Amino acid sequence: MSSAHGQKIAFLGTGKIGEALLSGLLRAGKDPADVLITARRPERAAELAARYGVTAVSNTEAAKVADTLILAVKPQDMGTLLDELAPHIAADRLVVSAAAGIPTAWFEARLAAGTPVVRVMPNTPVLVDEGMSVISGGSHAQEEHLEWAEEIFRSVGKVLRLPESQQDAATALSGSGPAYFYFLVEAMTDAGILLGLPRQVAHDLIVQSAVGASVMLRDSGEHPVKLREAVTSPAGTTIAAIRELENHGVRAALLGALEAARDRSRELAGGGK
Ligand SMILES: NC(=O)C1=CN([C@@H]2O[C@H](COP(=O)(O)OP(=O)(O)OC[C@H]3O[C@@H](n4cnc5c(N)ncnc54)[C@H](OP(=O)(O)O)[C@@H]3O)[C@@H](O)[C@H]2O)C=CC1
Ligand SMILES: O=C(O)[C@@H]1CCC=N1
Repeated sequence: MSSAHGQKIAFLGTGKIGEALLSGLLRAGKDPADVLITARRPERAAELAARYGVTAVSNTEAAKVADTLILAVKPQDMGTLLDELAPHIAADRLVVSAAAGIPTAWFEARLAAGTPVVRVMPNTPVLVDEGMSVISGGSHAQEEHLEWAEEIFRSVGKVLRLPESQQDAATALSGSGPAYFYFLVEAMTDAGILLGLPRQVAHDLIVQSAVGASVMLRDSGEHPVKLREAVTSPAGTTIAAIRELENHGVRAALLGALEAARDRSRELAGGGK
């Protein structure tokens, strides 16, 4: 990747998503010498520094030195982090938040006037360069800032720019989305056990079916209904299963589940509880 908008990138908070993004950026060719990391526990930061060859620093040091700061702590920890960082971030730095729910305006109110802020919602498949990241700019983010943020996240998957008003919905769909698929795979593997298959066999059958279905969805250009109809033979097995899914309101459950995720994202707007 280029070093267009400043060289040094700092990850503040290197848990599940912070580490996934960090590893992806390095895979994409970012020089580890230009990457700084922080964590709450010094032993966590030291472990990651050793594993990836990046530099563990304090939050204050990162705020002073980095050109781009990627904030990846829990929404509930963002207030404490911003209190620590804000006095040290010059207004020409780019602040990128990966936190669910928290609007760019919340950051702008705590940072030096005019500091560009970009809100992004990635997902864990960034770990395998198949991430889906949704990006929105705050009121001081210029085109160059959005393009730089897009370049960072494009190195680990797809990127879509959306109005910030759609970020809570995107969080419910793609931010949390991988968890719904894992949940389905887990449940279907259990169904395989019920039908008498060994667990590993059930797991392998379902995982490869999920991979095949995902690639067809992505690459065929066909509507999911058409793809499902192609599997659903008259008086066959699939329609017997679909009837059960409809009887149990699975479609309605998904509508309700994603609405609940969207609402929870909204609740996290102020840092949340
Ligand atoms: N997990 C996911 O799929 C996604 C998560 N997100 C967002 O990413 C953020 C992080 O989530 P996730 O990675 O799951 O959470 P984790 O709990 O795995 O990671 C949080 C990280 O923040 C660190 N941390 C907390 N407080 C501070 C602080 N004051 N200074 C420095 N580091 C600190 C923790 O350090 P320590 O380990 O030492 O406690 C930990 O490394 C959240 O805002 C979430 O909404 C966005 C998209 C997807
Ligand atoms: O569950 C969460 O709150 C985070 C945000 C999106 C995915 N994980």
